[in-house]
Amino acid sequence: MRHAHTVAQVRAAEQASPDLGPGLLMQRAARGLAQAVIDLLGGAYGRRVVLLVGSGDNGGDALYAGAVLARRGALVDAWLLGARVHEAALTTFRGAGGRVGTPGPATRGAAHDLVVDGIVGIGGRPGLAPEAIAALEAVSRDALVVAVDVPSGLDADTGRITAPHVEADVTVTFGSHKVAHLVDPAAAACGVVHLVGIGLDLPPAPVEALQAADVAALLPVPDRHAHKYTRGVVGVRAGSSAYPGAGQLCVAGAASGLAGMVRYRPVDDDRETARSVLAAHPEVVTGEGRVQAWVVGSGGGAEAARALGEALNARVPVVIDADALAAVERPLPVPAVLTPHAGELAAMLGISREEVEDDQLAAARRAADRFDAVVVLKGRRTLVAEPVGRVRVNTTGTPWLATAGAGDVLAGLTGSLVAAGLSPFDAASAACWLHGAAASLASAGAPITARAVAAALPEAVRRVLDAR
Ligand SMILES: NC(=O)C1=CN([C@@H]2O[C@H](COP(=O)(O)OP(=O)(O)OC[C@H]3O[C@@H](n4cnc5c(N)ncnc54)[C@H](O)[C@@H]3O)[C@@H](O)[C@H]2O)[C@@H](O)CC1
Ligand SMILES: [K+]
Repeated sequence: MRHAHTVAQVRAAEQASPDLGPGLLMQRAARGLAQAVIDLLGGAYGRRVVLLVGSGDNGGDALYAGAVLARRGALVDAWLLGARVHEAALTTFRGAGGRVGTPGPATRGAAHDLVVDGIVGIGGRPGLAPEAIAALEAVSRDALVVAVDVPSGLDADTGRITAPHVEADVTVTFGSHKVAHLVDPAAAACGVVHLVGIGLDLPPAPVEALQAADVAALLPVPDRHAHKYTRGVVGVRAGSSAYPGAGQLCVAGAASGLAGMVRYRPVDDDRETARSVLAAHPEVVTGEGRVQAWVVGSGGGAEAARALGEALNARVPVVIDADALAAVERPLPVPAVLTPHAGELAAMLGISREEVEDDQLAAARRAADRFDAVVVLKGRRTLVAEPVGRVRVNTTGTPWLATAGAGDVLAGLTGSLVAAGLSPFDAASAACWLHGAAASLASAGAPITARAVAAALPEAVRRVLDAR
């Protein structure tokens, strides 16, 4: 599991580790930072590095790392941007042969290969001071940007972007991830995030991201005595005469093999739709019967509302997608997973799409609380929020997954995992992970269809289980 802690939690953990002491923590942080820079540049000797140094400990980390790089033969400039500077770090930096200068060309000619953003870290307010903006403009556009702890200017705790900030290629963070490293839009400004362990003892994290091993541990694997009913039956109520494809794709996600059986009924009970889904998925059953979870999705207005009402009568958990979301106005009588994209969530909360996109974490949490349901806010970094609880961020996938019908596959897959016995929160977050992994497998850098994503799900499952 990848954990993201708040700034207050990190500060408290630092206070609670007096035996480590701030000096030792900073040494560990700086060594990890220097090593990440060396890895990125393929060495230190002769490389040109510039440090943008603010007034706090973030600047101190940059200077100590700069000293390590200078001792290894890098040509390191430090531009001091704050009214103060970490004096001990500056002395060490100078002693190692680092040069202190002002924004401009690199020491001894050629442009800098890499810039270290040590302007502000977790002590920073959002935004950049004019001198920081000027310094960033003075650095060569070709230089790699490595942010220390968080790209300066971002709010570490929310994932929001409210002011000018650094765009990093790599962010080297310490002790734990911060919320901004995982949650968009801030996460997109962090580049690749590299975590350096410094020995902090941290409490449970409010935001986390499943890793392959976590998904493997969650997945239902049939035992010797399994039969189709013990593995769970998922009911799908999606697709209609107007949108028969939605039924096919939702069933394709549900029939990936993680539940024992799929029951299917079109949202509007259209016979032709049922026939087309059966033709594409002969393993599906259309008769009445018990299910352990319902998925209710695409299929036009009032029909979707009625289908949802019928699904709720079954008193089993529901996964609610697409058109059926508009019928959700208050907490539901059964455990539920709601799977809106930003526009659908905006309509549910009565706010604008921009408000949802600007503060995705707050919007997902608010909806989870208001509807007392697990909310899956779909996007580049899909969020899965449980009511008054944790949030999981999905980190798998490819931009090619932004394709029509992909949401239908995800809803079906989520339903199959709920039917198999996972909690709604685990089912939704594992489904998002597998859906993204299947998309990457199917795509391999090329365009994909939603059908291809569904077809790649068994292979994504196999790879996860192989690794456990
Ligand atoms: N807390 C921890 O456990 C550790 C923290 N370390 C480092 O310490 C950093 C935090 O250090 P600090 O608490 O000194 O805080 P920062 O270095 O993040 O920044 C605080 C300073 O910047 C100024 N400032 C705030 N917002 C600004 C803005 N937008 N523009 C310009 N200046 C601004 C403040 O007045 C203050 O002087 C971490 O991000 C990390 O890099 C590491 O050394 C290792 C351990
Ligand atoms: K920084």
